[in-house]
Amino acid sequence: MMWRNIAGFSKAAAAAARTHGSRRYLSSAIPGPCIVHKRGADILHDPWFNKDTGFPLTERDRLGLRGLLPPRVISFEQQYARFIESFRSLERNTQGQPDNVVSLAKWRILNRLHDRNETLYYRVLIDNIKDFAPIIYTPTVGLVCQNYSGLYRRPRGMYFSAKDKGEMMSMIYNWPAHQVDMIVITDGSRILGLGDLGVQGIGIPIGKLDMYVAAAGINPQRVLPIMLDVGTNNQKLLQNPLYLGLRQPRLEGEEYLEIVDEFMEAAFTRWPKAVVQFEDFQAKWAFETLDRYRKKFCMFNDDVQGTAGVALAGLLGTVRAQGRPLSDFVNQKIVVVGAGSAGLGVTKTAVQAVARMAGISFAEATKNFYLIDKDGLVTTERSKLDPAVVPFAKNPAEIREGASIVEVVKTVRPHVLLGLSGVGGIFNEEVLKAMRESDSCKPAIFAMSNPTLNAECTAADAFKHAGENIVFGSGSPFENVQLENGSVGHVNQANNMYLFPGIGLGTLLSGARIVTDGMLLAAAECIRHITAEVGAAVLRAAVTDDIVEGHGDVGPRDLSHMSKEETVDYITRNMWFPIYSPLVHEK
Ligand SMILES: NC(=O)C1=CN([C@@H]2O[C@H](COP(=O)(O)OP(=O)(O)OC[C@H]3O[C@@H](n4cnc5c(N)ncnc54)[C@H](O)[C@@H]3O)[C@@H](O)[C@H]2O)C=CC1
Ligand SMILES: CC(=O)C(=O)O
Ligand SMILES: [Mg+2]
Repeated sequence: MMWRNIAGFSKAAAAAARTHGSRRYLSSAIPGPCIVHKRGADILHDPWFNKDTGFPLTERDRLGLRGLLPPRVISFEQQYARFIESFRSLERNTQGQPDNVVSLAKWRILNRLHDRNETLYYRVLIDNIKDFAPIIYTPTVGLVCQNYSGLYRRPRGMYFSAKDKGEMMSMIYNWPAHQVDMIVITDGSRILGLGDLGVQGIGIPIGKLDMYVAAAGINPQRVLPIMLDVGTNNQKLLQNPLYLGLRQPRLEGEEYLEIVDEFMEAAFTRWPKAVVQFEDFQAKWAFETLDRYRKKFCMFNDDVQGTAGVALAGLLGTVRAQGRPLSDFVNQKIVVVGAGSAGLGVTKTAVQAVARMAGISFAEATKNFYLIDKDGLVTTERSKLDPAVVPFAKNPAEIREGASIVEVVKTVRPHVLLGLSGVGGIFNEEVLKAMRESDSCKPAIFAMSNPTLNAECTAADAFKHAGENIVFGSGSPFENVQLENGSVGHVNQANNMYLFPGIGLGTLLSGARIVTDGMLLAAAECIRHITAEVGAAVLRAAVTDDIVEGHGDVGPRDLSHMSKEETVDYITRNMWFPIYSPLVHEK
């Protein structure tokens, strides 16, 4: 399955950066210089430029560092080995301690390196992405957000609050980098499946952007995590004296939109070529802001659009795993549990794919889809039906309004049961056993909610109760399962992290004005390739949509004349790779 191999995925990208990389990042050649406007201790305290004990003696002289460091110069490789050894030693010393304690200890050691020396941090991350993604991303990032006010030591990213109304245009110039390529923004209102975490949600943009650097080779000096603090409705946080955000209920309606509008205007005024990813907004604002900005700014919503792409890739992969032709996708019966930003995004995209493949209308293509929310199966009989779910509401004559998950599964005998509800364990034993009666010889169960405790079921339970022949995918990582028949039950990670880095990279390097449906579809169709390929597919789609404006020295004409291979090469050459560059001081 295409989601599985996170290690291969990222190492391939890094290797590509080394092999095909521009002179700047070719590890075997001398790296190009990096201009720095600071000297002395200021450099040591700046993680963008700091090399710790790795500054060569000549550089120590040139930059006023002589005497500020122990005399011996330690190579990058030695620093790397030293860090990995401290990490392994922490693993040994925390053996037997509760999982949360161990996870947070691992996060702290990585975060300290991130705060001190970004080059070393990202190299360590890229080379060990399989081990470290669960720490800087889901599931540990959820725990970090829950405890953020206590864990906070140093700022990262920018905070715009409701109190900054009217000031954002000037505030945006406080960010020290001249150029920003990728922005990930949240308002903290729906962090993973953990609900409203207010300002503490900043951990999510930070983790997502780490994935951009590690997987897509975006230069870390050009990324910007943003927290839009419009208050929180989380009473526990409001009562916590250490809470770092605004202590007021969330803004609503026009007041809320005015804050987001002001931020978007400010960000695109300073960096007109940036790409903005909306992340973990509660459903109503996820849809409203997507609708409001997608034609005006270069932005996308990862939960609605990124998740849709990754789920579609998984659904098509399931058909392949069943040994059937892709065209058989149109016959798959799919039950989606969760009708929020992610569930609706996935359902809409999958229905569109069926309509396209079968040459039928969107309405006709909804026939095999069943949408369940907190009130059960959604039918036309429901009072106050949300307009966004109307196209998927079933006729209650087929199954009753509000039918439970198990009732729907027993009646429909679906090929796929997909969870995006945020509710841990709702694919219980009864539901999973009902999937044994699926009409598919190889039914699929996707427990896509995050973090781990919010997954609809565990991998072990899915194989135990639903049968050893299932296809299993989860949003957060689970270990593969040893099956009684002696084989291994493979766990596929069904997470938008396989898609958003490529969407952002391709959009950025095409200089596209907006992110079109064609670009998102192209990303979904080639997800199993490395991010550079996803980025290239997104870029080519932007060329087809005739919206490219070029990037740096590469103009729209150059982009439109590139072959597919040349595009992959262009993308690869523009991926950042962590290596110490000689620092040149300029006043
Ligand atoms: N694997 C991945 O790549 C992604 C996973 N997610 C996960 O999906 C989950 C939901 O995210 P959103 O859609 O943005 O949240 P949301 O809050 O917009 O939607 C949640 C939906 O679940 C429904 N629901 C709640 N309790 C339920 C129950 N007991 N039975 C059935 N349905 C129930 C709600 O009615 C609502 O329709 C989160 O846990 C998030 O982490 C989200 C995006 C990407
Ligand atoms: C993966 C992701 O974006 C989420 O769980 O919200
Ligand atoms: Mg998300």
